[in-house]
Amino acid sequence: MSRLSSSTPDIKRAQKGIFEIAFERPRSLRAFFQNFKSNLQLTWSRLRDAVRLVKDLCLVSPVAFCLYVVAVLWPSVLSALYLCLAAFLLQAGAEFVVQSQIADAKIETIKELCAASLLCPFANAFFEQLRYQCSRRIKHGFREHFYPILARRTLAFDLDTAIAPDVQAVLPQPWAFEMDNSIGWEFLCGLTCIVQNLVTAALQIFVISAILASRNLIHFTLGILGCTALLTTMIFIPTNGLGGVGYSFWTHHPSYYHLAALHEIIFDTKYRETLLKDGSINFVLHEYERCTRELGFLSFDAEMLTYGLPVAWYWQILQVLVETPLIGFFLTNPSNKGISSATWLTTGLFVQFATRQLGQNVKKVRQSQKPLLEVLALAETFYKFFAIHGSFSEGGRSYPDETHSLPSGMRISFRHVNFHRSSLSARPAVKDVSFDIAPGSFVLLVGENGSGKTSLLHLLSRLFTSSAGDISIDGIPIQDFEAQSLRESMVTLLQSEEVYPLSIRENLSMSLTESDRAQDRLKAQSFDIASKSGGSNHFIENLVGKYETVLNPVGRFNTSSDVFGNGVVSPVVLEEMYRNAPRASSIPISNGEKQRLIASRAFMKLNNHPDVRLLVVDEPTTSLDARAERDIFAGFREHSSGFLYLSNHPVPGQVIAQVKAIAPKFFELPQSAKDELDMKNSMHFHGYLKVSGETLSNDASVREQFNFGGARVCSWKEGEPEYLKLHGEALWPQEEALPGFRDTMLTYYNHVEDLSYKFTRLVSEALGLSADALDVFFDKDHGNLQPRCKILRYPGTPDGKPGSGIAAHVDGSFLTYLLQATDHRTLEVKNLSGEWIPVPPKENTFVINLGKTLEKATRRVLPATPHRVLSPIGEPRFSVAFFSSIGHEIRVAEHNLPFPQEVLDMKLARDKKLGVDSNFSFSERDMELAGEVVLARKLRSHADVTERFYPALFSKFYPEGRPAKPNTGRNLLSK
Ligand SMILES: Nc1ncnc2c1ncn2[C@@H]1O[C@H](COP(=O)(O)OP(=O)(O)OP(=O)(O)O)[C@@H](O)[C@H]1O
Ligand SMILES: O=C(O)CCC(=O)C(=O)O
Ligand SMILES: [Fe+2]
Repeated sequence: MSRLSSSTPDIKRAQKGIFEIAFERPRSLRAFFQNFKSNLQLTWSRLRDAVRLVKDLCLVSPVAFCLYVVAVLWPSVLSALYLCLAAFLLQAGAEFVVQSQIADAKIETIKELCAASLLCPFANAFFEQLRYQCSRRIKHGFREHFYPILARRTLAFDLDTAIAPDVQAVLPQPWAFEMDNSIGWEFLCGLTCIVQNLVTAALQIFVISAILASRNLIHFTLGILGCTALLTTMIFIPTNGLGGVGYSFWTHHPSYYHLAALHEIIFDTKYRETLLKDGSINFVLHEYERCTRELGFLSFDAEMLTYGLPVAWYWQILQVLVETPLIGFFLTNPSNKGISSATWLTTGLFVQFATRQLGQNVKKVRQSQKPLLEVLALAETFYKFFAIHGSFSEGGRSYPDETHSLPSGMRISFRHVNFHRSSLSARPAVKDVSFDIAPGSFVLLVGENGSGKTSLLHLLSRLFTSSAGDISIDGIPIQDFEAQSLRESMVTLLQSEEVYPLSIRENLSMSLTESDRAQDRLKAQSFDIASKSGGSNHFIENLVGKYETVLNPVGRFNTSSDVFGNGVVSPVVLEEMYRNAPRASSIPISNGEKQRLIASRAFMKLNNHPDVRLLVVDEPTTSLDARAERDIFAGFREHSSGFLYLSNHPVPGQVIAQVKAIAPKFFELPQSAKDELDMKNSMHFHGYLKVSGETLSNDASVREQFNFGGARVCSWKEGEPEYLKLHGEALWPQEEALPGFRDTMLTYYNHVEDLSYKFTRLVSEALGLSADALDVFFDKDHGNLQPRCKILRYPGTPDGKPGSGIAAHVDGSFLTYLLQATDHRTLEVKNLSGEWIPVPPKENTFVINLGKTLEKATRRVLPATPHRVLSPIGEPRFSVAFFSSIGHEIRVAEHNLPFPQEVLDMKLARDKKLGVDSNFSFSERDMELAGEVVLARKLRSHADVTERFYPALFSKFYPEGRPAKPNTGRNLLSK
């Protein structure tokens, strides 16, 4: 006893085919009965779902189901008939031995029985075929009916729900695609197997009992009791977990692999995030249903029946055929005469034979892989799945909202958003986050690893739901929208993105809607364009199958190995299987190639889905080489409006804070102090300009400004070109009047100037050029440049009506780095579709505008960004603008940058879309030295400066003398 209750389990090992299996046996009688009792209770509680599943399976194909039952029961009936035959033959044998003859009638019967048993193999073959065909019909019907429902339901869960452990436990597993492993089918097989064995046993018991009863009542009673006891124990006996193979098959049907892949995509959680957020769901569901239908009635290329068929009873015919002559020989032994002893003998032999038959059946029940309880549990699990309800709530509003949404993009607002990823982590992934994103803006999220950037994007695409706070889109709470329609309007590139085990063509196009995919333009060309933009074109071109190449294909044999029945797949069979149906080999794909494909997929949607209103990019280039990264960003750039926010730059936040604090103070100086610094006193066009000091031809600009530059020495000498006078020291207020002002502004200027050179290199790379390609526009040490900076003050309008701070214009600069020093939201830029988009200020972030000089330098690959400022209501607005420029000795038209073809193609495509003439022609001015051009513009703008410092040029620029009004000559293109 003590040995039994020791903690060492009673392990038995067995060699089955190529596997060695260990299993545990029940340890004590008490445990056995306890087990028995709880098993009974469990069985009862699981019966309801089992009945329901049987009903459902039956309804799927009623005729096939009934025939299936008949076919399954045939072996049971036959085995009972066979027992009758054995008994009859034995008795006839005994009669012959005793009376040396058999009655004629009996001989006739024996003849008929022999003839009938000759037909048995045919009947068996027939019923086996019937069972098999019916099972295929039921499987097919079941697959068609339930799998799309399962798929639909599975994909309806948000990630929150789908990753909950209790939900995970009942979600269909990807491997359940093989029909013999699918929950519903597994249940039916298990149940059939058990029922078949039970019916066989019951019939056998009945026949044995009936035969014995016809001879002796005591035998009958004993027989009934014994058999019933045998039967009862064998149902609930814990099984040893050893089982075997019914049969195995494989198929080469192409749809089968396709369906298997789709199945994997739906039920393997690793694809879930990508699937949900990019709208591929519709494609997958649609294809899944189409394929299930198309695959229809599977015709297997080959089928292999291995030994140990689920119903192995007819193997025993052979045994009996051998045994019967032996029995006859035994009975003809001359020492055994006398009818009664012969009867006893035949009865004894029959009992021996019958119990062996019964025993074998019991063994089969015991050896079934799944005992009744487990089989019933399958049904329970099946319906549990249908009862899952996610915590996900979505509204019925479809995006875009007719009255609130703008074509330029989503307006996103986060207010005190908190998000706890899991109860396990104490720290929230997102904590009290508030921000706004204006429609049409380009935003970089910058933060430390783990600070919650990705989590924010997850919330935005409704993969998760925030724990607290409000997220709204276009002023409407995000949860009021239908998640799917919201996601369709977004292109999100997350770090965790997956490629699907489908063809590259499908991978690229599946996030499009059906109508997008139906477009004519979605032919070869759009795939080429997208793959080029994402940088995957070279990789795809090198593949033999090109776009039809299947990535990491899912290959499966549909095997029913080790499920039910007895026996195992022999190694020979396995070898044969693999030889005939080699698994499609996967193409090796590097992380970088994967990311390029993912980026190409995003471009596919950007280019072909008409209404993308949000593009979210979460470090899409982590595994990419520099070239690919540059290509991809260049591509995204095409979809932006030409200006961008730059944050996480090297200009220290502290310097920016000091500038914001001190810059407005300049305008608080007494007017007399400011007038002393008036620009008319500066040969270099530095200094102060008062409100309305500049007038535009079409609109008034209402702002005060202070212009300055870096500490440059004027090296101009008599006889040298006049533009050299542009260089030179700025006018600064007295240090005592505004302590620290000059130093602060110069420090800032130097930082931004530094940044401008670094950023220019990035721009160069983004254009597909080498980092130093734009250097041809600058002299080596940048000594011949004169970047300019200005502090701007826009007075608030007292009457509360927004006037115009500065009318629509493009900057003449190369690039403008704009710091918005107050919270006003009055700066607007025009995007490529001609809409004015507000560019609200952001902490430590520059707004970058592309200037006219850059436009010329790139021959309008990068067009200048039109922008304007509305006058603020109330408090004055301050900003600091830094204009980078090119070397004074450069002639902009002289340089033709070697753009890669992709970039030129993109420009062409854009021009075509906007209906712009793609030919770029330079003006005469562009052939001149940049210094001359800049100077001419300045002279034209400032008559007073011209008159005083450039007298030789005055008559050329002002043939009619000084204009009456101060004219700063601002026009749309000047800076
Ligand atoms: N699936 C997850 N389950 C639980 N916690 C998570 C999960 N994903 C992220 N977190 C946690 O949430 C926090 C925010 O992670 P998130 O991925 O949003 O940050 P991130 O700013 O995007 O980081 P990175 O720069 O590394 O991409 C981290 O503390 C992280 O550990
Ligand atoms: O003040 C601003 O925000 C913009 C200024 C501007 O566009 C300019 O001066 O060219
Ligand atoms: Fe400007």
